[in-house]
Amino acid sequence: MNRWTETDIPNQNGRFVIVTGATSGLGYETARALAAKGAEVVLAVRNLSKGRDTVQRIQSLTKGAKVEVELLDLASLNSVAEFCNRMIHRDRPIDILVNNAGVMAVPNRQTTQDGFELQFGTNHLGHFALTGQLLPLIQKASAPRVVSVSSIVHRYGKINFDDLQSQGRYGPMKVYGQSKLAVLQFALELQRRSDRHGWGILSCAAHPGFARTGLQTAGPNLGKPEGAKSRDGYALISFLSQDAASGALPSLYGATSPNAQGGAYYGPSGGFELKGTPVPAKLSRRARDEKTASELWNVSERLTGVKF
Ligand SMILES: NC(=O)c1ccc[n+]([C@@H]2O[C@H](COP(=O)([O-])OP(=O)(O)OC[C@H]3O[C@@H](n4cnc5c(N)ncnc54)[C@H](O)[C@@H]3O)[C@@H](O)[C@H]2O)c1
Repeated sequence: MNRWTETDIPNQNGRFVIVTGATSGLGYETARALAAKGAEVVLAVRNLSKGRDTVQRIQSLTKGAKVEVELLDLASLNSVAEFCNRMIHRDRPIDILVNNAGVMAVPNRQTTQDGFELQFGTNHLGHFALTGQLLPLIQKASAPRVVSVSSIVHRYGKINFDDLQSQGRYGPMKVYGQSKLAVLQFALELQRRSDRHGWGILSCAAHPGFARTGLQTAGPNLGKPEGAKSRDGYALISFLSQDAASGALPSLYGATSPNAQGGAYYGPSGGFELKGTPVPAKLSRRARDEKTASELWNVSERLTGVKF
């Protein structure tokens, strides 16, 4: 594949898009790039004031950009339901849903408003409930796409059905890995179920590579990967890392490229999968485990009370 960049994004005029976690990092870059190509973009954010600033920021870059802000806290099933009800009331078909928001390596075990472990609850269950409740609107679009942002860290995660909420041993990065494996398995299972039930969705997952965003700088690791003894190694990784706009390319590719495929997992092609043009990434054995993905889906329906 030749280097794929934002300039390759086809015209998005008339397309209605929702991006979660769009006030910073990859979500912001994803929303900005789609708005620049003419899409109508809803920034689904937990901080409305930051959301309004983001609208202005995008409109200052693209005159007339069609961007708006809506409250969505993925760590609250109530907030997710309220957001979806507002969308259902508008009855606008959703062409692209980007499940992007996330928290990483929360140092001590915390919970969502519904008592789920925070990383699993936000990264996976929140987006699961969101997608499920928006399904009728997604199905109304002519060629809808759902992109879910996972991470290479999913390879170090395991779906622990005996303790999904990590009430026993809590390792911040291990729990993040579980949540990102859940996101990836959700994306793949969504494609399988869409094919089986004729929902007409293209569902894929993205790994951004390693991008400089709030995830590391404002996150609990304070700029140092978990377990690192000094910042030396981090400086090297930092050197290898890319800007947030480049990190958004795998999501944008999945959301817009005519060549993107359902059930694929797009990541950067570069060394150590840190940066580069988006390519189909190799699925790990755990990601390919359909039995676990199906069981996780059923458990997620039970936990969230959202049936697809
Ligand atoms: N930056 C990287 O190198 C990298 C690598 C792999 C995966 N990711 C994934 O990319 C996604 C975007 O992260 P980022 O790097 O842009 O970091 P970021 O911290 O800049 O962005 C995360 C966004 O998620 C939002 N968010 C967090 N909790 C939320 C909640 N409860 N409800 C609504 N929104 C919430 C935050 O407000 C923020 O806007 C995440 O899912 C992350 O796991 C990032």
